[in-house]
Amino acid sequence: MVNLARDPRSRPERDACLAVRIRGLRVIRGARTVLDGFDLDVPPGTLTGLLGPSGSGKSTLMRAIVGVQKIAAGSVEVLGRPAGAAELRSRVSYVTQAPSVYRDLTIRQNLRYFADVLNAPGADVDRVIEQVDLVRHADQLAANLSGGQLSRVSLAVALLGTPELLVLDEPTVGLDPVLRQELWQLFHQLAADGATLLVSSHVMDEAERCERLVLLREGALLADDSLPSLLEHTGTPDAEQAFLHLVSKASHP
Ligand SMILES: Nc1ncnc2c1ncn2[C@@H]1O[C@H](COP(=O)(O)OP(=O)(O)OP(=O)(O)O)[C@@H](O)[C@H]1O
Repeated sequence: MVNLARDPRSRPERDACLAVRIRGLRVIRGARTVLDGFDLDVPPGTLTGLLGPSGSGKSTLMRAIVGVQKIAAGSVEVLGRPAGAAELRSRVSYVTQAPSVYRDLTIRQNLRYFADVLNAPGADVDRVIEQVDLVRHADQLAANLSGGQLSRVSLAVALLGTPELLVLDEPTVGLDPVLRQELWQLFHQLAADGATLLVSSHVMDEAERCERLVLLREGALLADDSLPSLLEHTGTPDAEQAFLHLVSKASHP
């Protein structure tokens, strides 16, 4: 993990290198202020887990980072550009919770189509099918796939063109333990190759798989730390207990 405190560069130099820099973000959805005065720095080449209960604001934060969420105040910079800037389109990938593939096409046809749209090299199609472990199903219609297989097709689409930032909203939901482990291995490999990954989950035990944790509750940042450091600070044995400890501390300061 990049230790910002020990980074010898000046703050402006560091900020210029951040994959994501958020300051004073406020997002209002419907009648509700979902995020208010939210700050976050995500160093490049890291795998950050965005964890929090359902409704805590994870998807809203991700939407703001990829530039599809109207914001009421503050700033969101991605790879040194304002979130949603046209030039970020090929550099940032976003996978939502709803698989977005054509059900009347096979996996391979879907990926060929998206590779064309994204201007990604044709050779990427076989690479990403292999990365998400769908080689055996490549010529199957998307309509006949399971939910877990469909979400892996969405992930494969996100890997086309080798994006620098991957924003993945609950990519492991509904997957069996073996597949979950394989996907987390893939996420670590992508980060080791230089990509920045933001992966959300409401399952606290997924925290163990992330090098850096951002814990959210009701739109507030509860913690931004590594798991070992979080456990040490809270004196708790696991991420779930740490989360409960922080919630109780925030409610009874
Ligand atoms: N379109 C919308 N209009 C109004 N409120 C919304 C809308 N979408 C989300 N919200 C509210 O914003 C809050 C945060 O929702 P968000 O989807 O960001 O949470 P989340 O942590 O991603 O939840 P989950 O894990 O269930 O996906 C919730 O209170 C939710 O009800």
